[in-house]
Amino acid sequence: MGAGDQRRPFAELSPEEQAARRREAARKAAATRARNRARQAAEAKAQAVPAPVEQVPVEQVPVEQVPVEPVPVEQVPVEQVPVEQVPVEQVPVEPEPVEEPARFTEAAPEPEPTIEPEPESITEPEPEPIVEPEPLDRAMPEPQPESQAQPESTAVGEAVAPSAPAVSEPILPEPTDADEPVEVVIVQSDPDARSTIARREPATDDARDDLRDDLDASPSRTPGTTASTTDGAPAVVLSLDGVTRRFGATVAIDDVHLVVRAGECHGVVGPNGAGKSTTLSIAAGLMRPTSGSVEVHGQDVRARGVQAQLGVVPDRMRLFDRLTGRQLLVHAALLRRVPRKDAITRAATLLERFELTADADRLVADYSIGMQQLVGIAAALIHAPRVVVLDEPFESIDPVSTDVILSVLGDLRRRGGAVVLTSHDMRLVERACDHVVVLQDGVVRASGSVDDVRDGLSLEDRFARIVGASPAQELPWLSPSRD
Ligand SMILES: Nc1ncnc2c1ncn2[C@@H]1O[C@H](COP(=O)(O)OP(=O)(O)OP(=O)(O)O)[C@@H](O)[C@H]1O
Repeated sequence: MGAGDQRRPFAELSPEEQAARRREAARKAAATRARNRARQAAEAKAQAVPAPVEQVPVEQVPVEQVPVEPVPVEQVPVEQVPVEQVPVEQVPVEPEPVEEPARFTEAAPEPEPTIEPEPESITEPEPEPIVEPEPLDRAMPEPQPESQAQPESTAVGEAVAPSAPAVSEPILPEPTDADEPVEVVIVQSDPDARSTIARREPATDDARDDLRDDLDASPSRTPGTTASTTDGAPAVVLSLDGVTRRFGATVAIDDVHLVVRAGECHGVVGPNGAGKSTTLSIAAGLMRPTSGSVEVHGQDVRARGVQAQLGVVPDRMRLFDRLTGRQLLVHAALLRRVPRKDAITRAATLLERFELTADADRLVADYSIGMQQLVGIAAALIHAPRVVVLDEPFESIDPVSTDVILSVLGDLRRRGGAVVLTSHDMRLVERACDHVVVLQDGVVRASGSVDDVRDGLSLEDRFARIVGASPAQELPWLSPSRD
């Protein structure tokens, strides 16, 4: 085809010429595609791209050449996993592996995850009672020596016993202190766990006597310490000297002094946010003060061995709720180095005294809130501590169980133990305590014997005057709509 043909419009060409024009165009297009393929192949070769995997015969690759180096454990960023994202089931409750399947665990089936309204949920077969010497030998972690007590960690744990493995979640947030003592593994209660009604049977006289004997035979008594000073006054068992705690710009407590002697009960009272829990957490060694000091029998509360002299029920207590009540108590006792046989006996007497015997072999997760509080208090007492620190011990407790708690604390005090507790119920403080500290905005507004502080009034009236209760403000909008 000549150049003149190229200039003529395609429509003016004869059919033969048009066919020739199409053949020529097709030839040129084929040549262009061939050039493109050649260029692409050259570029690919220049980049030296390895042969696709599927082209490599697998059997020709020696196994040892396959780069399968494991990632070193220390490179795994465990610390980046928020604790709250770790399912409870993955938390290793038992610090040491057992050689055979632990009946301890087997006998504690998982509670059903949701609330079961059916009546049979209350009468369903209870977990098999398993607290026997033999399974305990295998399943209970041996108590750790005091010398192995962990330095405090950011997870400020509920205190029942020392030297326990890492704790679940903090009761009192301690964002700045990275070494708070972790005293026991307490697994957060499942809010969906079923609660059932406690079956109450009166404690027997024998149970009361047994418990008194146990409180006398305390393993935490320090040899050589005396119950009274040379001038006849009871010995100081707990002292806070100029304790201040700040959280950033917030001064939670400011220059708090407290002296607790053997046999005394001190009630720490105050409005919400006054600093009661902060004071008790510091007194129990769960939280560092910003300044000031805390001593138990003349030793720093954080010194080696001192924690064993304390029994603590913290604010917002969390328990090993996958254990039965009996297991929980035995576990707490073993962690406090109570001999196993005594631990089992004491657990039984405490359960009876706290009227939990009928529920002793049920999971703590299935306990009502009040029952959990009771078993938590029992766990704090099982090693017969010299000082018991209880944050809101009567919260969620019915009047009958309140009497039981008061009675047990009375037994402890008569045998030289001391108690520090908080409560919003002034009448309970009057019943339980002989001394009281009134906190407001972190400052001690009044302290001394209950009689001195109330000064002829009821403690409730005196408290209201001290903290200056403001007149009730009207809320006119708070009325049901009548539209
Ligand atoms: N971890 C924390 N971080 C910041 N502020 C805190 C922390 N813990 C306590 N506070 C603050 O310290 C003050 C005292 O709190 P604390 O819990 O000791 O009071 P409380 O008397 O126990 O109150 P309540 O009766 O309501 O339990 C409050 O202002 C509180 O907001």
